[in-house]
Amino acid sequence: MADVPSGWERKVSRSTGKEYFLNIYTKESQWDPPTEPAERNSDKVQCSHLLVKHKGSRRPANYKGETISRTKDEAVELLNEYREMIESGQATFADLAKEHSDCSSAQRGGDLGPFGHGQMQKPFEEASFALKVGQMSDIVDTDSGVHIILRTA
Ligand SMILES: O=C(O)CN(Cc1ccccc1)C(=O)c1nc(-c2ccccc2)[nH]c1C(=O)O
Repeated sequence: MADVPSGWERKVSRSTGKEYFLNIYTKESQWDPPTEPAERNSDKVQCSHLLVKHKGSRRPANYKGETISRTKDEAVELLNEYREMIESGQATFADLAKEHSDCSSAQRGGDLGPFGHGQMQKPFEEASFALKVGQMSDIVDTDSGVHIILRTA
């Protein structure tokens, strides 16, 4: 039988003679052998995004060096228009990201490449990992601005 993970002890019940497991830190016991803690989740996703910055963005300037003065409401309005154009098939995500995204990834059609947990701002990460491949997010709000995200892998 494999050793138990650190923090656990294997015990034998005096009344039943059955083996059980005692957690040294919590003093909780259980019949089932404890499983090793999950390795740091190495899952990755690949996404493209279309970032529309606004005057409340942490850095209200785009990769072309243009200062952003639109309001957040105007940014959300633009993103809703882009979403509709993509969902109706009038434009592709990559084309609109290339033309309208305020992120430097615009030059790659919004592609960010693969990323894992802990690499992106939390709201962006959570929305990205909740998407199935091929799905587009609702509007996601981060310190950088407002985004729509497409999971590509
Ligand atoms: O948030 C800031 O203080 C400045 N940033 C961060 C940044 C700046 C340059 C390159 C990558 C990220 C941005 O505003 C930003 N965030 C992003 C971003 C945010 C979420 C996911 C992917 C990219 N892109 C940009 C950009 O200018 O190009």
